Amino acid sequence: MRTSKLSRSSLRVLESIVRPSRGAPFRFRGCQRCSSTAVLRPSSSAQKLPLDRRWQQRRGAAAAAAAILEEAQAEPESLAQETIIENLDPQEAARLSKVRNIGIAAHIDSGKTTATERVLFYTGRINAIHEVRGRDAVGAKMDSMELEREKGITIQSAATFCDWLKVENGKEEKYHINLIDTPGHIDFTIEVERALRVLDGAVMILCAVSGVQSQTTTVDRQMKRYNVPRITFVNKMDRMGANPFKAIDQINYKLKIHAAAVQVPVGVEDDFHGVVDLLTMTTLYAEGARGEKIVRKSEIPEEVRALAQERRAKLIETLADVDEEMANMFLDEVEPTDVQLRAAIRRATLSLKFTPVFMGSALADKFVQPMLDGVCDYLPNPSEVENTALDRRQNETPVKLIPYNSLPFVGLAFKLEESPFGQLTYIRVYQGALRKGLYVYNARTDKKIKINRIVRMHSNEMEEVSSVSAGEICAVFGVDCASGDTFTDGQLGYSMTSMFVPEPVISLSIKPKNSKDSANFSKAIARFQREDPTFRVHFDVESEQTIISGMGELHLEVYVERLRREYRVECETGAPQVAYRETMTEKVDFDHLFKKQTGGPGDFARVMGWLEPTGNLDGNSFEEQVVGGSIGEKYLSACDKGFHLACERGPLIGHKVLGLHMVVNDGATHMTDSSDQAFRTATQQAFRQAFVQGSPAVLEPLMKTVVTAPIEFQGNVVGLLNKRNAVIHDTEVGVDEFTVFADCSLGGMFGFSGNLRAATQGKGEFTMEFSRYERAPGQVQKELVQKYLKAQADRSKK
Ligand SMILES: Nc1nc2c(ncn2[C@@H]2O[C@H](COP(=O)(O)OP(=O)(O)OP(=O)(O)O)[C@@H](O)[C@H]2O)c(=O)[nH]1
Repeated sequence: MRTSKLSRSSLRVLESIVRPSRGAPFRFRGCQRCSSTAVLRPSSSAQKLPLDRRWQQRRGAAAAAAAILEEAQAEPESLAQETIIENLDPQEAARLSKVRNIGIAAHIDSGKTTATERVLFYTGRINAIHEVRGRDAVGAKMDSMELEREKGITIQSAATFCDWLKVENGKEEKYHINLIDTPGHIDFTIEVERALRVLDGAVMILCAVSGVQSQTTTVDRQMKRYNVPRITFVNKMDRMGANPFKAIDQINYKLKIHAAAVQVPVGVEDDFHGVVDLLTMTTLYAEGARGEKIVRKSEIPEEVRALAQERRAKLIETLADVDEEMANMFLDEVEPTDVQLRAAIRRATLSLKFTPVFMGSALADKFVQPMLDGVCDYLPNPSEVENTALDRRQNETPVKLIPYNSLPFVGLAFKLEESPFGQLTYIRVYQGALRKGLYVYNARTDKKIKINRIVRMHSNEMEEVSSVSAGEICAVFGVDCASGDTFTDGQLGYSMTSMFVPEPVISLSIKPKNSKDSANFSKAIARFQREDPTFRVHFDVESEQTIISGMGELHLEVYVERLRREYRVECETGAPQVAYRETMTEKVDFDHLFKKQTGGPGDFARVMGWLEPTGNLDGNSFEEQVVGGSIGEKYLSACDKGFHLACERGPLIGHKVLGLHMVVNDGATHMTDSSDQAFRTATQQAFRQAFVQGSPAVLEPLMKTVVTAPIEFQGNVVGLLNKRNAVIHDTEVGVDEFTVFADCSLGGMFGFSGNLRAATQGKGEFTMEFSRYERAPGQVQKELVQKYLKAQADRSKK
């Protein structure tokens, strides 16, 4: 029975129906996350009844509930194409059932790249294992960029594919896996965002010592945003202090998704050498030089037998909370078989209510293969994921996309990359096959493009193919488009929604050191902008500088470094720029005469009125209250323009002015010498004079800042924030990490990432987003004014 359409109120109704008037022998337990699954549990009063009467009552209640639940879930027949998937062509069904499109996402340094390297080795895609950080002078396959190998971090997501031979009923079944390894740093979050937009499932990796960390929460949010089912791999089981069960508890309470172990470890830390498979209650050992051979033994070592029993019971109980069939078996006290358990885990994982937890150590070559089996067993194939497009020819009606090769082609370009052979566009094929020579249409621009070259990516290498089936991922050459564009074969007017793009938070000025590099500089900047929607560039007319903006200091640092390495352009970067604002705090009356009458055509304009603060920082406003026609209509609109022009560049430090209201209520006009220009100038001059008399103030942007670090660094981090005049609002102390929530001025936070790294041995992280403008402290204002006056004096000397 599907229960996805049930609301909380339906559950309440059902509860009242099955609850007899004299007491409450049974109660409904709704799923905590989605309120969708009804599980009958004996209430405490019912538990006192003899067992057979309790089951009788339960069956009666459940039957009543089942009838109503079924009625509540009756759904109207949906989209026309749905019938196709119901009568799935057996050949297509067989093909699709063996395809998995998955991503690996996790907090920084959890071991995503190390685990992916093992996946590639065990599936025969690579012949040798190389470690991240280029320790062996080669570096991990998926960190192909020189900078990635040097820094030991993933900057760009990398796609690859492999075939995994999984033993099913004593027979080897071949699964085709398209895999994307994503970066962990928040600065490169767009890479995770676009990968999850097009993937069907994910492996969430946690460190066995650190458990759920700040960036795990971010990727969890992203997986939820795109409804991506996930399995979990607790990595680094060889490390001192490894505790997979603590990590599982954290998934349950921090990420609010039901999680339970499907394995328990044999041996801990250095001695970690096996896992008990809780479904079959057998033990797995890794043999061979790189742990390539998994040996299954029916015997469970004595020292973990009790733990295995306990955790198997926990697995069943957790599944009973999210899966109806398992709930019934649980209440009937029927022990499920491994086949029934596998099916229940699959149902619960696909319905996004549960994540099965595997464990191992990628670096020690231990138990990555069972996790790969888990990808095949529990993550969806392309026909099990609902993907929709909007039909622009039918009033944007949503239509389901069916991953059939025989249907018209629909694909989404999710990533662009410059390669030595031209622009490479990564495409997820949602419907229809993509063939070489096919003409496709860009739904946004309506441009027709011929597909000349299709490749399958293997990190930075590629394999040319003549076609790619529906439901798969590939890359094409020579397609002019933007990230997020939909392609169709022209028969359909479909377009798909793009991914979420976060706003940049930090900017800095940049220019090439040598003017001869300008052309390369522009080329590189244009490319980076095309590839990365979170990297923005604009020319600031006030400072006459090129400003680049991004998700964090590391993000921008990486682009400056790439300019140097890939384009040989050395750049000068300014201190990161703060967008200050100016305002005044007191009302000032003005009466200003602008007069130049020295023979010939002159200038004459007199404006009177007042300038006052509005009390909010939404913008500026102009009002005329002239009676008696001392200034004509035409000149009043010149005054309005003059006021807004003056607000563009404040008198104090040359930044924009906010929160002012100007009223012009009188003045004088000369028969021949008055003009629009004269009134514009008079208003600008009146503004500048009034502004400096009205207790002007500099405003600075305040950033909502969240810092997370291991508890032992709490003192250091708080000290660091205090030094930067942060206002701390709240602190959350977890099991081994703490989080501080503070407001900080943007100017005060520059260079913070370096200081934080030093103060926390590289273990602290922070995120920052704009909150509001606030008056800058007196000293900051004084320094800014002095700097501005000096720059003006220097300019006038030139
Ligand atoms: N002890 C131990 N260390 C590991 C294990 N897996 C990875 N590491 C180490 O952890 C560090 C980070 O590994 P990566 O694979 O780069 O982690 P990542 O999650 O891909 O990193 P980012 O992409 O930069 O977020 C490296 O020094 C690895 O050698 C493991 O199972 N045990």
